[in-house]
Amino acid sequence: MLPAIEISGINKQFGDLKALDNVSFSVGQGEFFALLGPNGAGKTTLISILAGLTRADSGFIKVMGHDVVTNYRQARRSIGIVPQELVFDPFFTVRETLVFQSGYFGLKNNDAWIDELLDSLGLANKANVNMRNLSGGMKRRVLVAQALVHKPPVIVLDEPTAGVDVELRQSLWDFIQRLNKEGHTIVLTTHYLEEAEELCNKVAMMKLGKILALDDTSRFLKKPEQKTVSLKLNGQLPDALLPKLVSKETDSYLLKLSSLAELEDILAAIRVANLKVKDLSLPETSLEDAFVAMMHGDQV
Ligand SMILES: Nc1ncnc2c1ncn2[C@@H]1O[C@H](COP(=O)(O)OP(=O)(O)OP(=O)(O)O)[C@@H](O)[C@H]1O
Repeated sequence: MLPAIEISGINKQFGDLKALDNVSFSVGQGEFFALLGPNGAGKTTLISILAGLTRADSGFIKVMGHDVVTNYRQARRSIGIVPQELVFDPFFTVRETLVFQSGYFGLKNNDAWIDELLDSLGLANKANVNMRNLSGGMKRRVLVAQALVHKPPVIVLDEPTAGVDVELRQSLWDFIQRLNKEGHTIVLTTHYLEEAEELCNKVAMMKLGKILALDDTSRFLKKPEQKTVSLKLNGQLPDALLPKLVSKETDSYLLKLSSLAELEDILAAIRVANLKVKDLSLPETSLEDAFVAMMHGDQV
């Protein structure tokens, strides 16, 4: 199957700064994909090239098979982008904003879908309010609706929940999850790693313009290098295991595991020391642990 987004050898330089350094990856159709990275990693620059708003120095991006430069119109029809910045025309009402955006895509009778968008995003009672009179959170909802007026198969959200309240966050994700279940591909950048862990099935981690890792979310959570084991013993931890000690609380010890197979060696060392294991658990790794390790250059 054609990838929803194909990114190949993208480079972008701003003066001396290499904002994107040979970035290549694909997003499969139907995926819920997280693009994670600290401030300045290059996420917004990449999205801006994807949207056809910025030109890459080299490389290409295709959306549903359409090159974003040479086949701009088809590519633009295939994607809906919710930008990070709140940009809108203050003189139009919410409904007018959405009707005009539909017109941009040549859609004349789009009222049923516009009503559904207004409903699903909690904007129904704001339909006739001027954009300038909306709160920041409400404006963000309109930006989401605006990106979706043409029912694009690929939806990109650049930090959509930055500074929005819990209620909007929940309703926004319910709606986006529904669209994903209906087959839309979703790409999300966020600094809320719990959000990415809960929603996304694929994660790419970026730093200084480079993709450092890309994998299934579940594989990031199961990387053996990130594992620890929590043990409760009926005595002091044997000296042989001290190098693995991460933290200690009375008779409970958290030990680092470089692989799951190492657990056997740890238990053997405890037997040799004539100690008993009173309790044992393998705490779950979070996406945040994997992200922090990756950004600090630890092996993931
Ligand atoms: N128009 C521009 N001119 C010069 N430098 C730029 C321009 N746009 C982006 N940059 C620089 O490129 C780098 C990548 O920025 P970008 O906004 O893509 O990062 P980001 O990952 O989206 O960060 P954030 O999480 O803060 O949104 C940064 O160092 C930024 O200062």
